[in-house]
Amino acid sequence: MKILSKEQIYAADKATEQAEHIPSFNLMERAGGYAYHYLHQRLQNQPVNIKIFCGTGNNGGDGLVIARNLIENGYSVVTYIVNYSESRSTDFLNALSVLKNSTKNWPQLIKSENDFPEIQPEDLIVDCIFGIGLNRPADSWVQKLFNHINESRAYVLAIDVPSGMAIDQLLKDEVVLKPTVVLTFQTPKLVFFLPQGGKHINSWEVLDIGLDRNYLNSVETKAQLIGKAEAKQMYKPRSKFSHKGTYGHSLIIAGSYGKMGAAILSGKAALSSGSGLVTAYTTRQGMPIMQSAAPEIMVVTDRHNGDFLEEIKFDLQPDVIGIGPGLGMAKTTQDALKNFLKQNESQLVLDADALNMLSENNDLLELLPQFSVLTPHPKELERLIGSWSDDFEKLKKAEAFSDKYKCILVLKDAHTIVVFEGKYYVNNTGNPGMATGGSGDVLTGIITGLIAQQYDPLSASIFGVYLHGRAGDIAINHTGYEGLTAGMIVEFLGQAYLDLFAQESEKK
Ligand SMILES: NC(=O)C1=CN([C@@H]2O[C@H](COP(=O)(O)OP(=O)(O)OC[C@H]3O[C@@H](n4cnc5c(N)ncnc54)[C@H](O)[C@@H]3O)[C@@H](O)[C@H]2O)[C@@H](O)CC1
Ligand SMILES: Nc1ncnc2c1ncn2[C@@H]1O[C@H](COP(=O)(O)OP(=O)(O)O)[C@@H](O)[C@H]1O
Ligand SMILES: [K+]
Repeated sequence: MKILSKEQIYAADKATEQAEHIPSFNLMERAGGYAYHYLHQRLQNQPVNIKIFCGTGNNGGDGLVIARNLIENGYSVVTYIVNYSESRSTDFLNALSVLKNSTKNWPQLIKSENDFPEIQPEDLIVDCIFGIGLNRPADSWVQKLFNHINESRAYVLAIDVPSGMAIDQLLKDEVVLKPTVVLTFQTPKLVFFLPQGGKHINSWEVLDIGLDRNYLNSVETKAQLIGKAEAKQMYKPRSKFSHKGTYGHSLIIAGSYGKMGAAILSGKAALSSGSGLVTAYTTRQGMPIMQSAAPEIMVVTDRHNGDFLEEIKFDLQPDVIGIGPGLGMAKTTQDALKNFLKQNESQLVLDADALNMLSENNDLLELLPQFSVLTPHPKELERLIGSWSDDFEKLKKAEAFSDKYKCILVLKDAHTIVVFEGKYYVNNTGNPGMATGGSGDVLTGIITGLIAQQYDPLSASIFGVYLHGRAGDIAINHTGYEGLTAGMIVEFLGQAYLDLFAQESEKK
């Protein structure tokens, strides 16, 4: 699903008005009308007290349209206008005059703290104070209103975006009116998926307000949300007359004394993602451990006998190499990595300590083959690209890094974002149960295994992140968040594949 920027949303409005020859107020009527229907379908005329807080821009105008519809249909509504500014948008004024002409239930003005109404926990709050137009922090009395509503514990439906949250920047000392649900117009907003904005959002839904299809189909967005529909299109079906050689050979270079689990998890994940063959390259001591934990995985070891890898040399021609999990940061391993990178020609997926070693020896970055996949978690990313002032700057810096080294950056987080050639692929699977040791090692194995099967590195990264999260989502139905372990993500990978096509087969 495309994620439009603020400028693109305003352009989509304009395109719709032109294509349909309608004034902008019609679009507000439509958006507010659909939002009313959304509420009405759920409320079914229940006698709940609805308090609608409107700003003085178009988000406020939407609120006035929602209020009028609710009042006309017999709901108990109090409408407030939060007077954060003396200026009013034209369509806000249009919506106000239609409301005033059609009902005697007129809005009340809130000009300061003295005007704050009492809010009961059983009230339903509709937040239409600020939408995508917010471009600086709200006045402190308005922020106090946000907190006043937050403290009430009432159900809050935010229209378009939660008030107080800018969609293209992190505002200083941001105070956000915390929504129970965000009903967002036409396109989810990128900020919902970034840690600093997303932490305020439990749940969001897109409301299709019928913006111009031609515009929506043709606009190229920087970001897109990856869900089942997108993942399904990437899937490569298997052919009947295939054999293990058809699905590639993955080499996993991982593990050290006390960290052999990382090699096992990555190797098993590569296998379960479908790689035809998997070999692990690890320390000598790791041989019996690997062989008993995963008989399907072949093992090649360092000829030395230390706790950490001292040499990375093998007589194999893998299609792809996943390197890093559990390697440790020993000087000998750093030298081994350097020597390995100097002569390596295989496609690479780099994670964990391999990334940390690259951060400590920046010149090694120049040795990476084009389209290498790097999968840092936030700390590893910071070591690679330096710190950032907010999530938007983090993305810009990641983009510059990816451009410079022609690599694919997989920014692991609650919503992992794959960054490549100026585009952001935002994952929409996964859950907090996956915040458990080893789940990153599993992701490395999955992406490696997909590249072995001839997924191009970008598709392997996007699809792999999707499958990893989906396997975790299916697994928690059996384990709960706390009970989920990284190994179970591997066990449920097959289910994640099946789930891609589950709906079609159920319909049959
Ligand atoms: N395509 C769509 O998504 C549509 C969007 N509409 C609504 O229009 C909204 C955007 O409306 P606006 O552009 O009027 O913006 P908002 O209603 O979000 O904000 C109101 C205005 O306040 C000013 N402002 C910004 N920060 C401020 C601050 N801290 N203190 C005081 N004033 C501040 C800005 O000039 C801004 O235009 C959307 O969020 C949505 O609710 C609909 O009405 C129609 C279609
Ligand atoms: N709260 C969360 N929601 C969704 N996914 C998560 C969450 N926490 C962690 N993950 C996922 O789990 C993985 C953790 O990776 P990482 O931190 O490298 O773990 P490890 O080093 O233990 O293997 C990443 O893919 C990340 O996206
Ligand atoms: K809002």
